Amino acid sequence: MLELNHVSKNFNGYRALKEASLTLPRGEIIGLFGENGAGKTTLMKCILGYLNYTGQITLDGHPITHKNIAHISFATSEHSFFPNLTASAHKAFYELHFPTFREKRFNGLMTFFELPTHKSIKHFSVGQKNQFEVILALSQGADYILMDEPFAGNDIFNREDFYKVLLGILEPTETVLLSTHLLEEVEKFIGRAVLIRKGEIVGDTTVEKLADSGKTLIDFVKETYHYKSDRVIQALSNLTDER
Ligand SMILES: Nc1ncnc2c1ncn2[C@@H]1O[C@H](COP(=O)(O)OP(=O)(O)OP(=O)(O)O)[C@@H](O)[C@H]1O
Repeated sequence: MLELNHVSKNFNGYRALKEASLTLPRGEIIGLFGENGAGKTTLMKCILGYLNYTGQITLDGHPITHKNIAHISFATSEHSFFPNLTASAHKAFYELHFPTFREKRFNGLMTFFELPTHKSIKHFSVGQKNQFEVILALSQGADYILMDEPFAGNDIFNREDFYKVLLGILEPTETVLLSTHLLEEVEKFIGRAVLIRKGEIVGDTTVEKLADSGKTLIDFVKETYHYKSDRVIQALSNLTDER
């Protein structure tokens, strides 16, 4: 169980995370949603210890240190690999450093995305680099896989097919925390939706509960965010005002 307890993060006085508390059990696929600048990346970077913060984050009751950090992996479009190395060299590096490395999964996903194994990653396209990030995060052998906008630059077929593959390969002990703006696409793949707004966790529900209440994920987000349906009309009226 990954637990965040009253986690706050300030950037030069700006509160990017405000007393965020969240429990992530094993075996869930959780969507993390929120507007631009809401704090999704910050929350993930606090979990990983890339940023300092106040509050507590624990994994199975223990603080996250070098002893247990390998249980968490991260796929980020900011990229975390060695650009000069090939995919094969990354595989060798991961095998050396992560005893839990999932070779079969790595090879299978490389084939699925049709990525070259002997080309420096720096020569991959943006979409291919993001695919490779996801492959590494899923192959590390982590229990908690954090994905931050993993498919920027990927076409719809790659995205949708990937989610189907993901559902098929995840083991009951693995948890995915997936941050994305593509709500409609992931709605059928996630089991739970967490909403963050201006650094605060403002919503947390299961897709099952949403279905029972006859709501879609978009309805839930709009309701929780108090979405102003007239903002487009307002903007157009301001922008087209001749004065
Ligand atoms: N290193 C930093 N220094 C100062 N402010 C930062 C830093 N990183 C993030 N912020 C600010 O913290 C807030 C949260 O940023 P964050 O990147 O977590 O948002 P996000 O929800 O991931 O947004 P997006 O969906 O646009 O990627 C934003 O206002 C951002 O400007």
